[in-house]
This record gives sequence, C-alpha cells and structure tokens, in this order.
Amino acid sequence: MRLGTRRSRLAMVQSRWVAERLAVPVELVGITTAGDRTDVPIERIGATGVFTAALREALLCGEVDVVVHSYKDLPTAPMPGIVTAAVPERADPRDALVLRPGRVPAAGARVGTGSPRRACQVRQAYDVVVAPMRGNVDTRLRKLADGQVDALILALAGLNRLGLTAGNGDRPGETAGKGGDRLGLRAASIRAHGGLDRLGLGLSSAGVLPLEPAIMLPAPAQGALAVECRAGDLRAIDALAPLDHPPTRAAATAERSLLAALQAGCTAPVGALATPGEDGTLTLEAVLADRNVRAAHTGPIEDACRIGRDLAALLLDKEPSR
Ligand SMILES: NCc1[nH]cc(CCC(=O)O)c1CC(=O)O
Repeated sequence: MRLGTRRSRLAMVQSRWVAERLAVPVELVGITTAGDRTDVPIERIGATGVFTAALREALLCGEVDVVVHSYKDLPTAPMPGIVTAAVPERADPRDALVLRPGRVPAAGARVGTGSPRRACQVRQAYDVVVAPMRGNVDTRLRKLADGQVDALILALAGLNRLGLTAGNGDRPGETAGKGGDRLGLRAASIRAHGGLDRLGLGLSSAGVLPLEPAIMLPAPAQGALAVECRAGDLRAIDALAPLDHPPTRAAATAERSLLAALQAGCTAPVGALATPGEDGTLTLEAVLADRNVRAAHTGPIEDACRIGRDLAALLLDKEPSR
C-alpha cells in the first residue's frame, strides 16, 4: 500500500509509526500541502484543512491508498468517499510550555504561539505577553533557541513524537530519536527557576512543562491521529482496522462533535478534552477561550456525539466570566 504523508518531520514520524504497525508492505509518498507552503497566520488563510486537503486529494485520485493526519488538523465535516479507518491510541493530549535554557520565565515573559485558543488560556492563567508565531515545530523551536521568545506553547504529543522529551511506552513517536540537545532543550540546561515558581507552574525535568487541562484545554482531538482510506477500499480498511482504539475514537468524536456544533453558533477558539471513565462513561470538558466560558458534561461513552452537541449548547448558554 502507498501511504501519503506531509514532509514535515512530525508528519513523517507519525506516518512511519502507522506504517510499522501494518501487516502489509507500505511505501511512504511525500506530499506538500498548502499549509506547508506559506507563512501566513493560519487564522488568516481562512480555508479549513490547509494541511489535510492535499493528502485527501491524493487519496481520492488513487495516488496513495492511506493517509495519516494529526486528527486536530482535520476539518469536522465528513469527506465523501473517505473513511476514518483507524484512530490509534491517543498520545498525551496536553499542551506544554517549552522554556529556553538559561532564561528565567517571569512576569512579562514572551510566549510564542499562533493559536488564539492557547493565547487566551495562557493569558488568563499567567502574567505573560503573547507573541504571534507560525511554522512547524522545528521552526518554532529554533525561534525559541534564537531568543525571539522566552517560551513556546506546543502540543506535548508532537514534542514526544519528535523525541524532544523523555517519553516511554508504545505510543506514537515516544520511541523516536533524539534531537533535544541540538535545540538546547536538554534537561540539564534548565534548572532552578525562581520565576517559574512565581508563575505557579512548578518544575519539570526537561524545560518542557506540561500544562494541566485545568489551565489549558487542548484542541479537540489533539494528540490523536486519524488514518484514512477510500470508502470502497476493503483491503485498506481490513489492514487498518487493528490500529483502531475505540476509547480514543470516542473521545475524539465527542470533542469534534462539540467543535462542529459550536462552529454553527460561534467563532470562539475552542479547547476540549474528553476522558473515558472506568464505568463506561465519557466526561467532556470544554472552554470558549476568548470568553473564558468553561463547562463539563458526562454521558455513556457510546453517546460520544451527543455529549459533544449537548455541551456545545450548554456553553453557548453560559455568560462570559473573567
Ligand atoms: N497545528 C499543528 C499541529 N498539528 C498537530 C500537532 C501536534 C501533534 C498532535 O496534536 O497530534 C501540531 C503542533 C502543535 O500544535 O504543537
């Protein structure tokens, strides 16, 4: 089977992770997407699916048989002719603050992010200045190392997959190669943050501080992958089925159905995280970040779609709070 992938290091790692887990021989085919070709801020490009449309086109025209997306990059509208054949087990869904070595983040620290969701939540929690930023993970880390900002906010899953944090277990990319020292993000180089304590962040080993969902709710489906193939391609559907992880699929479904319901009713940046319980339930927490409106809703895990829709209605009913 031919597996189409973006050429960024993160996309290649994710695609290889999927390829290695399939029982059939797989050839990786690199594809350049619109999102990779421009530095214009994502929210100004306007179109949804800047990273994913080219992959889906290659799939539909038969150039490739399988594509792997970061699930959070996928538009919520279903694509005719394409099925989500597998949603593998989710990596750590949290965002993390990545700190420059030798720099003491204190009040007024410059935090780089291009995401309104991250910007609103980090400003709400800490006395920091947000600097707009784009580019893939490698580019951003270089800007941090250059001193353009004091810290970044990035998805922990991406950092783990790129081998930039100490990870373990058999999750996507957590076994990937090193690279942290090249970018100056080694554990040893970040120590004794008086300023960090003042920010109430606590300490962490590697200059990578996970942000708890109580402070920063991730993007819907962050940390999860979506593996797609053509709807009629039974060979691919069969080959991909063993990779599916139903609890992850349910969580991503709840988070994305919330997002889809909100897109009809508001344009606020949305954070959302669903957590499966031990009793067959699913708890979805979400925030409209620019209004600081937050709520949670629990239901049977098989009703993932409805949990998302119900919580969207609840959020839209709530008054903004400061
Ligand atoms: N928006 C780009 C993007 N898409 C997926 C990830 C990280 C991996 C993931 O969330 O699955 C990232 C980078 C980031 O947000 O830090």
